[in-house]
Amino acid sequence: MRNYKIPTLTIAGSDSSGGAGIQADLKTFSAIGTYGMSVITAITAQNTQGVFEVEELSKKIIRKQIEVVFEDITPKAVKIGMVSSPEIILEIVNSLKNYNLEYLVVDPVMISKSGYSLLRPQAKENLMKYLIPMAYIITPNIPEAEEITGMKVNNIDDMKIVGEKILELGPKYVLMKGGHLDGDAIDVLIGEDIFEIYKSKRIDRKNTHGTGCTLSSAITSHLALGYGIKESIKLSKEYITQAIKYSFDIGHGVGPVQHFYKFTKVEGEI
Ligand SMILES: Nc1ncnc2c1ncn2[C@@H]1O[C@H](COP(=O)(O)OP(=O)(O)O)[C@@H](O)[C@H]1O
Ligand SMILES: Cc1ncc(COP(=O)(O)OP(=O)(O)O)c(N)n1
Repeated sequence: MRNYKIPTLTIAGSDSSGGAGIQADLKTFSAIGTYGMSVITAITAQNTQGVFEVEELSKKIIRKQIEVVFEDITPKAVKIGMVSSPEIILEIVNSLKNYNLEYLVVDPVMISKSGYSLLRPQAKENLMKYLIPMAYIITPNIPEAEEITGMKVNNIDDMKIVGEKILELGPKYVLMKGGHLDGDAIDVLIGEDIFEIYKSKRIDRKNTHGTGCTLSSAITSHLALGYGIKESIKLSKEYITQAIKYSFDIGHGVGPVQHFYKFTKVEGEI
């Protein structure tokens, strides 16, 4: 059930082309049916063909955005995407510690599909030491999981082993995204007492800009709406699969996925 009175927050970078980052997150929140808010960490000059420039925002304005949002509208769930520097990560971690946050979804964004590095190499340590341990769930793709653990992932067995390694850093759950492997698109959810496989047919589309951002925002929305972890991943996997299926050509490169949801009742409807 959609409920636009349930607030969700994304802390991430802006994608000027609207396909990934803050823009994808807000579109997802809206389509699934929560009230979306944003804290911008960096501005990227980006389109469907690549990322051309990045300007990080100051720690001061990042901290202030978090502070005034939480003072006024407490989010039910928060998603973190692009957080490019060690200082920005620390600022966010310290700011969030002031609040009693139930659901923190961390998408450890590292490199865009076009190959641009969105995480400075020196930021990896703070990501692993401070941010990942705070997460309710972390959603690495295969290259990110390999970077975090230094281990190779070639199949589902490896996804389980590497996911368990990431779990040791302290998050409650790890969702290993398998979009970068060959064959079916298989994601694996790992927790202390959970191992679940979510499988969909690989869709042969070139327009997959923003898939990772969209999936993590969908999980954030579903958790905020009150679904349990397994159901939130199941519904979010359905959402991203549909979004890729209906992705479209716009621009000259890798186009965006499409944001819409099967009709569900809205809370408060008469
Ligand atoms: N071609 C595809 N067909 C169907 N699902 C896909 C496809 N590519 C990615 N996915 C799914 O999209 C989500 C994002 O996956 P992935 O591509 O691994 O992450 P990222 O966008 O962060 O690189 C996952 O649920 C994955 O299984
Ligand atoms: C501002 C910004 N944040 C994150 C990403 C990466 O997004 P992702 O969903 O992983 O999509 P692709 O880069 O793989 O298309 C981004 N590009 N920009």
